[in-house]
Amino acid sequence: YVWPSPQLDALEAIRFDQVGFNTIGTTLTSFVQPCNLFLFDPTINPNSGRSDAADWIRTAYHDAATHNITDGTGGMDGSIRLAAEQARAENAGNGFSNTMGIVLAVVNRYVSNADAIALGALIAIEACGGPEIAFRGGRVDAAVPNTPGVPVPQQDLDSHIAIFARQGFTQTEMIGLVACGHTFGGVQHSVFPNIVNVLADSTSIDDVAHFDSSPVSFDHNVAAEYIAGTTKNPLVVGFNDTTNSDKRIFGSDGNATMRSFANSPGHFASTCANLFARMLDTVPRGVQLTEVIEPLPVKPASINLVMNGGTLELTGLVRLWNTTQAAAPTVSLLWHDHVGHTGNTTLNFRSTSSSTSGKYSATWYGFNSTVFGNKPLLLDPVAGVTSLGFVVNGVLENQGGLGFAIQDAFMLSQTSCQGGAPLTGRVDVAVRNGVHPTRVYLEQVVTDSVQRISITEIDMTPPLQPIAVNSAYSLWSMNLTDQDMTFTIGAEIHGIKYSTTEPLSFLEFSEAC
Ligand code: HEM
Repeated sequence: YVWPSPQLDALEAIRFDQVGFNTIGTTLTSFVQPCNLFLFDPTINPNSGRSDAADWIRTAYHDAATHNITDGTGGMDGSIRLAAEQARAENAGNGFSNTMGIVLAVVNRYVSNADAIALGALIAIEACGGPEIAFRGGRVDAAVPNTPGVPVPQQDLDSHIAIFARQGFTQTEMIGLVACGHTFGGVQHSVFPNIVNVLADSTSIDDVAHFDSSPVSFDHNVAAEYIAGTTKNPLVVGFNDTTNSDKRIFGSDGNATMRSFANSPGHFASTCANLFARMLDTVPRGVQLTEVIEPLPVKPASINLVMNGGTLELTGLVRLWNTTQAAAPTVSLLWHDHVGHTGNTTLNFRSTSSSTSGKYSATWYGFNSTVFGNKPLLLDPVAGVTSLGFVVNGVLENQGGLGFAIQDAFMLSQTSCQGGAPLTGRVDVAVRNGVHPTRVYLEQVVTDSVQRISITEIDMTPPLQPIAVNSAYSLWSMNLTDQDMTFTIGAEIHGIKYSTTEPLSFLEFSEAC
């Protein structure tokens, strides 16, 4: 995709900035590393037998599993977050509320609860030895629970075949998807006492009977042990044959599929990559998912423009995918302006990040981010800035000639102030002369009673007379009284809405009103 795209940029960051620099607030990986981490164990005991990773994968399946391919209802729409859905017998256990308690952290105006659930499962799989999974975003959160329909162990084989068919999977795909899911985790005695006994196992204090001997890593052991006859999978060799659903499912084609997995870890991994991607993309009819999100080779991030009197201040970062600190490239920033000039400066290396269990690494360069103690890049407001380019080891990177577009039509002005008792504030927005936005407004994130996020736009009154901040920009202003309010600035220009990205609060304004 072409940068900037606020939604794709946000999803790409959660998907690919998994470990390291600039992942604060986006990283899910830290909750599944090490892979036996279980945040909700009161003792944070690595021998609980449970794991966040297994919970996240099961949660994604139980969200997807309500899908009905015929009428297009159900699927990955985040309905598993709703208490009424979690209370159903088919969703027994606290794994779903545990999962939501963590993955909610990445939900924002561009990332739905359902996208966060999908990302959690994907990151758990990738961080714990699994294959890379193609990721699309754009799932839409349901407001009400879906029709029930998650399979349970005591159902017979025909019922399971019919349930997976309703979800859009063939019998062979059912065998695959169950095996791919059940390479993680296991069955808890406390939730399923009719399947698992008390274990008295010091490595599984919560009495979780695991599906294979490596329950916190993605590998083909679930199949290899099943074919070798050494499996301890409680849904294969459980004491209660009625609930041995994996046995019935795995054996339903004479073990042909499971044998192919046992014989080839690579075949198992690639099959699972496809099936997991399809499971995560199981969405209600009418939901339009994005393209598969690939990492941008060169990605600006945290770009911020602020008007400081006679100077336009630019801060930001750029991430270079598939580069390492050891071979850190030389990077210059180019900026094009409204008067046909191109500025140029060398950027400083900041740090690194990685993803997919360290398979990919990236280096980050700062252009003068105030966040990291450097001075911003100071630009002439008359010239402004229209787009960026980067020269990486002598090669121009500008999205194939498009450049990285920057909007300098409006931005926060440092004349914004706070003061008085009770404390109030005033936000000043510098608007470029000649731009003539039809509206300038503050954007406030609103979360409804079922955790769906939307944006409320609070219009600013256009100034009666232009109030110049410098020769190129004039101010729009609004008084604020709510100290708790955080906002971004939006404007509608020629029918298109633009937003700033960095959230603001009047408490941060340094000028006194
Ligand atoms: C007929 C189909 C299936 C049945 C009957 C079934 C049943 C179960 C049961 C009873 C548990 C134990 C849950 C607990 O004790 O908390 C479980 C765990 C699990 N299931 Fe399934 N499952 C099925 C399909 C799937 C699929 C398709 C996936 C994912 C692709 C999946 C992923 C998981 C995971 C990761 C766990 C471990 C959870 C943990 O350890 O916290 N299952 N399953």
